[in-house]
Amino acid sequence: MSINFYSKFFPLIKKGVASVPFQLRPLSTRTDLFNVENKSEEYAIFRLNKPPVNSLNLEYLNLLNNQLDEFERNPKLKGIILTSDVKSTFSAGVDILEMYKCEPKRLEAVWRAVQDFWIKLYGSKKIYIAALNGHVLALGCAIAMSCDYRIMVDNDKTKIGITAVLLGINAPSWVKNTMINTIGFRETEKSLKFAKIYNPHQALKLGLIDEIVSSDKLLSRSEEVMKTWCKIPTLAREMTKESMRSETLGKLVNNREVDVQEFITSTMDPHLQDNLGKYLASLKKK
Ligand SMILES: CCCCCCCCCCCCC/C=C/C(=O)SCCNC(=O)CCNC(=O)[C@H](O)C(C)(C)COP(=O)(O)OP(=O)(O)OC[C@H]1O[C@@H](n2cnc3c(N)ncnc32)[C@H](O)[C@@H]1OP(=O)(O)O
Repeated sequence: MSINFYSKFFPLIKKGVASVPFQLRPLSTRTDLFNVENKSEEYAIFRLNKPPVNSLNLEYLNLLNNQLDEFERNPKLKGIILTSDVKSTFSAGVDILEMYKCEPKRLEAVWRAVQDFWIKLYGSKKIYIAALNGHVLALGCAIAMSCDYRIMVDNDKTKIGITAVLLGINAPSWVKNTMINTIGFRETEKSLKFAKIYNPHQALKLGLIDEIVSSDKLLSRSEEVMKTWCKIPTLAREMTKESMRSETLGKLVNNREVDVQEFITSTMDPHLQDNLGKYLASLKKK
């Protein structure tokens, strides 16, 4: 069995990049929009920082995709703690302005970048721990579910879930599959069909997250878990992750064009556009 999970799928994402030789990168990377802090040779903390809600537009997705590639190119790096520096939000998902009154070409590019992000994250051999400091909505929830472990702050006002159906969106099959793999079929069906949003304690009961901690312990607890997992024999851990995830991953990798077309068709639908306009207005009105 191939153990080079990421390289196996990566050429399908961006032809040729898989052949870039391994390079050791500078210890830390800081941009205005995210921050990578290498805590040791073995793990790093990756902080999203795009206020007010870490919404994902095309440029941001491209930037994050490049950073995931950067992680993959570092053979010594075993794990990444993914979190946010934005107060009370981990991520509000795709930037709705990318979907509302959009040009089909731009929408297509956004969706391809979303697919890339999920394939890179879900398909990575490395350990990803989501340290959820705040709201985790829509694609933000799909991102958290694609990590290996989720730790969330103990705050009843913090929300996690996917409410696509309220706007007339049928969540893509790879999002459904990721959720099924996290909380099981029946809970996924209820969650998506009825647009369920959970507080941390409800999410823990469901298995949507794995632990709850007070906000001052979020990073220290995430690092504690990471350090324990870094001690597990790497090859066996990677092979196990691959064997658990390859089937789900392959379903999108081999079906990207259909997924793109479905997304464009459903998003450009006038009824959905109308709903998006009203939804945006309701967010702005608050
Ligand atoms: C529209 C689709 C809905 C659901 C789709 C789910 C799909 C799930 C399947 C996954 C993949 C499929 C495609 C994915 C699509 C998406 O991810 S679409 C994004 C959907 N996201 C949301 O519905 C979250 C909306 N935001 C909120 O609920 C709240 O903002 C918050 C995150 C709980 C934070 O609340 P609060 O701290 O009170 O801040 P606000 O005042 O509400 O927001 C601050 C400003 O940010 C703007 N904003 C919020 N979310 C977005 C966003 N996703 N895109 C762009 N802009 C956003 C908000 O309008 C405020 O703007 P200003 O008033 O101008 O400051």
